[in-house]
Amino acid sequence: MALVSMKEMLTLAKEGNYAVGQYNINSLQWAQAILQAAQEEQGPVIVAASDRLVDYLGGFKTIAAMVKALVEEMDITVPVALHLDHGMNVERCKQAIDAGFTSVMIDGSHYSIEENIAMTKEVVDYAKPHQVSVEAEVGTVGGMEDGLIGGVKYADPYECLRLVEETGVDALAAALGSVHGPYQGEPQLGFDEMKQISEMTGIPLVLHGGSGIPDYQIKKAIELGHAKINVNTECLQSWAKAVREVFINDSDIYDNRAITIPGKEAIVATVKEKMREFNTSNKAAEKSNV
Ligand SMILES: O=C(O)C[C@@H](O)[C@H](O)C(=O)COP(=O)(O)O
Ligand SMILES: [Zn+2]
Repeated sequence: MALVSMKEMLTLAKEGNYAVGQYNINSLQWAQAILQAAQEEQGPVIVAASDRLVDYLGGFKTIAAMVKALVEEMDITVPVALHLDHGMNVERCKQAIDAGFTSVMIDGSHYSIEENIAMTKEVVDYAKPHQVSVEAEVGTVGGMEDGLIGGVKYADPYECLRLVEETGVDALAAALGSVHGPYQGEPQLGFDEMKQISEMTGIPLVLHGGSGIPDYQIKKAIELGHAKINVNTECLQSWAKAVREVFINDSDIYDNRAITIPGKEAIVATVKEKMREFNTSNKAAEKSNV
């Protein structure tokens, strides 16, 4: 199946009260593991490359060619979107689109709302004729973002509404207390603001920092309009745990394949677990009426 944008999958998820997971790739193996998990669970999936890792992963064209080829070689039949995560500027988003990404996030959250809207609008205007979906961000997710460590800044509901109305984005990451990386204590998500922003904008919301959030909070976030949940840290942690065990069990091991395959299997298991938690399993065949 050809790569698709996130638009239809997020519309269906919002209507059906579930969320599609975005899983970040950190190497070829991540892409293989995420696609395998999605196919086995029969759920739609968003495979993402974080802009901060694009050069490390070989550049936009390499990533797009790799994911497209894997979808074909692995006989993947579930809907797959290839998404640029935390796109740093308009030019990077255009490069991703030109290379074959089917979805981009323009992260203008560190700029004024006027600049954020202007950047987002420019990306939407470029993306729409290519049938590429666009995600934007308002407020600040805590922890590591765009390579910088920062605190949480709650999204302002009226700024969210302005951005959605003035740009025509497909999905909105409204930062409401979530954090990239491991949480210190129980996450404190702003559910009242979430309800308000979801009702005011009507757009599918995106939860960044989706690792380590208790199940009851995930369910509530989905009920309150989240149709996309981003997960990276939990996959990294399960990969690292599996690979660490390999070294502990055999300190003389040197074969790359033997070392890394347990890591890949751990990612498959984590993604499948998340798909069940987000209720994405067995949703691959759903079609929108619009
Ligand atoms: O690490 C990245 O660059 C990607 C993340 O920012 C991703 O967008 C995300 O929100 C995942 O959060 P995590 O599960 O807390 O790593
Ligand atoms: Zn993020």
